[in-house]
Amino acid sequence: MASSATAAAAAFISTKLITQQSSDLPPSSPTPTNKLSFLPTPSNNSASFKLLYAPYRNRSSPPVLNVLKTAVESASISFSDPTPLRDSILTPPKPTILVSEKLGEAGLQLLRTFANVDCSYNLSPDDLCAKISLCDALIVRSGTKVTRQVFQAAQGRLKVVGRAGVGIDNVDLQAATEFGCLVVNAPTANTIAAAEHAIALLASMARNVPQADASMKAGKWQRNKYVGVSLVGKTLAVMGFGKVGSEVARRAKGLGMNVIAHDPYAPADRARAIGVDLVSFDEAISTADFISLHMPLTPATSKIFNDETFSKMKKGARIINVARGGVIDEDALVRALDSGTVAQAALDVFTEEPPPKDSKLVQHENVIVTPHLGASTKEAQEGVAVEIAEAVVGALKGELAATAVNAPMVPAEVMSELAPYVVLAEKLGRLAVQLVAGGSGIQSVKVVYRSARDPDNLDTRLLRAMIVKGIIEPISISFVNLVNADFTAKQKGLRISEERVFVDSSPEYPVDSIQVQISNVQSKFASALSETGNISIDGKVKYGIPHLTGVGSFSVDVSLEGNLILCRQVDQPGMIGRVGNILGESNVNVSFMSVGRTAKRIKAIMAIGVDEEPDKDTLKKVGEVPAVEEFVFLEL
Ligand SMILES: NC(=O)C1=CN([C@@H]2O[C@H](COP(=O)(O)OP(=O)(O)OC[C@H]3O[C@@H](n4cnc5c(N)ncnc54)[C@H](O)[C@@H]3O)[C@@H](O)[C@H]2O)C=CC1
Ligand SMILES: O=C(O)C(=O)COP(=O)(O)O
Repeated sequence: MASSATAAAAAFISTKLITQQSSDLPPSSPTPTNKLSFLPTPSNNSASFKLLYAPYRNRSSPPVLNVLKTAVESASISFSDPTPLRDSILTPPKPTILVSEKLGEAGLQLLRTFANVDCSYNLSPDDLCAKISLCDALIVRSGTKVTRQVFQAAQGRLKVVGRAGVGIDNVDLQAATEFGCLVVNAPTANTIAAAEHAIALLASMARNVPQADASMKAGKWQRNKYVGVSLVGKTLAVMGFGKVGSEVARRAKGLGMNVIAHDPYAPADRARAIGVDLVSFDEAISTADFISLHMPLTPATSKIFNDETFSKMKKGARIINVARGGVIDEDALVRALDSGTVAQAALDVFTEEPPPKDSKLVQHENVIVTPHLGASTKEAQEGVAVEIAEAVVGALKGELAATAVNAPMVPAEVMSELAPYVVLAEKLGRLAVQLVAGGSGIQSVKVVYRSARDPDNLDTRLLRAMIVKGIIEPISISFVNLVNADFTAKQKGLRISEERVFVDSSPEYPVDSIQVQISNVQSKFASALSETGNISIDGKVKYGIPHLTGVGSFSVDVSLEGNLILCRQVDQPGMIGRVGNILGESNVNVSFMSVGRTAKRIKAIMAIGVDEEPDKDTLKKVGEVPAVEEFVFLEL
């Protein structure tokens, strides 16, 4: 094989390996691109590579070693034609998705078109922690506990947790947010299945179906023992009038029941529309013959059904729970069943799943049970699988998830409109922080959005997150995204305030300009300080491209691409040429140049966009031009 082709392929492989390093290494690792190098050694029919990894030699962290191992293994690829190699190199490496519980086939197929899918069911907590640092996404149902330890073990690689269902009480949301990991769920596809299961339990409990079935299978014929109660005309209290609760209510109405509901957050008109009255908690539980639970498990609903609440129930009430076991104090329920306060209970969910074999509750003769089957219909499982697969793939592609649980949901149309402003926001944050003199702690950042839009029509959460990203990432090892931006800012003691100023421009554009101010700090470029003493920079989007339009009290106009040199000088002719020449002599390409001044022939600043990073000597020469009073090089 021609050695030039070998060399080309070698270069491709190097690029690929380096790219892989970037995504595989934990965020605290040194930037791999400048720490690892690959020496191509062309030979006849194969390319071999010598891996130089001196900076890692003494590091024993398993992910780093794994990465090096993968790199070494894949570096000895044989090839005869570099073209397929080039194609594979241009395609980014496939992400890995771990599916830790049974998921519908349609969802798995969808995942496989985009990622390597590892279906490993029944992992122990330790096994899950061991695997997770090699995964970009994790898909679970209710049986996997996604704890803080799991996020810690992921070492920054896990980007999204998908819950193939509704309840996310098995995921530590706070930890997910702190680690910048998005959590998405599949909130709609199993609603009907859960509602149908609640109705199935309601009817079977009222007519003792499971007990009668077991008795017949034991050879008995006990017609008098299993006399039931009728549903028609009885009052059903639906506790939690959300998706499942309202479907249960609708079905119970069809059975001729009188339905009331309690839900502190549900709109009364939605309930009235299906003939249901929303009532207080106490009224619901004290008047109902049947009480069906459909609220989420939260700190506020944990054990909300306890000795006190059971004592307020109508004597002989019957309870159905298809929500979460933890909303009931199970010991208190056993007491209420023993005393007859509660006549029967039909339970699909338990505090501990599976419950202990000798559980008094499960064994109680007036209790019927199913092993968390609410969502287990073929239809619901295919539905949640596709719903979660789409959400996880979308999230891995960087799209904002419509079912995000721990991040603001930004509709697609808002997202596409804000896209260029998102880039502007991050770049302004990056520039502003680089203007801070070393040693000054940043505490207070103010963002001013000038816009012709009504404040209600301008969602700034995404822009704020990107400014925080721009400010924090250059000065720390933190990885900031929409999920953890507010948390990270708070943790670093950064106060971000926002102000919206109406400007008489076109409301067609969401934002006219963005200003980032950092107060109470010294600046390494004094001209970046505004009259109030804050570092202040302004930017706009022009023709879809972010521009820097203001530095301190100077107006400039330079597109924010490449890097930037800011120079303050005495306003006099010939300055652009002189600085331009110095850069040109060092082969630094100037992409943009703009001069802003306070007063004619007094003081001006020059903003120079450069494609390359000038070396120290070149920057020194810029600083030595007699009229230059100060300058700073800023990386975008
Ligand atoms: N057993 C199973 O297999 C399944 C269980 N579920 C569980 O059912 C529950 C409901 O699911 P969805 O209806 O889809 O959720 P949802 O979010 O649509 O409805 C929950 C409702 O509970 C209300 N709520 C919150 N706090 C409350 C309180 N203190 N008192 C009364 N209501 C309160 C909310 O306002 C909301 O309207 C969840 O816990 C979910 O995990 C859902 C599907 C299947
Ligand atoms: O969606 C829910 O909240 C459920 O409880 C269903 O749980 P599962 O996915 O069947 O483990």
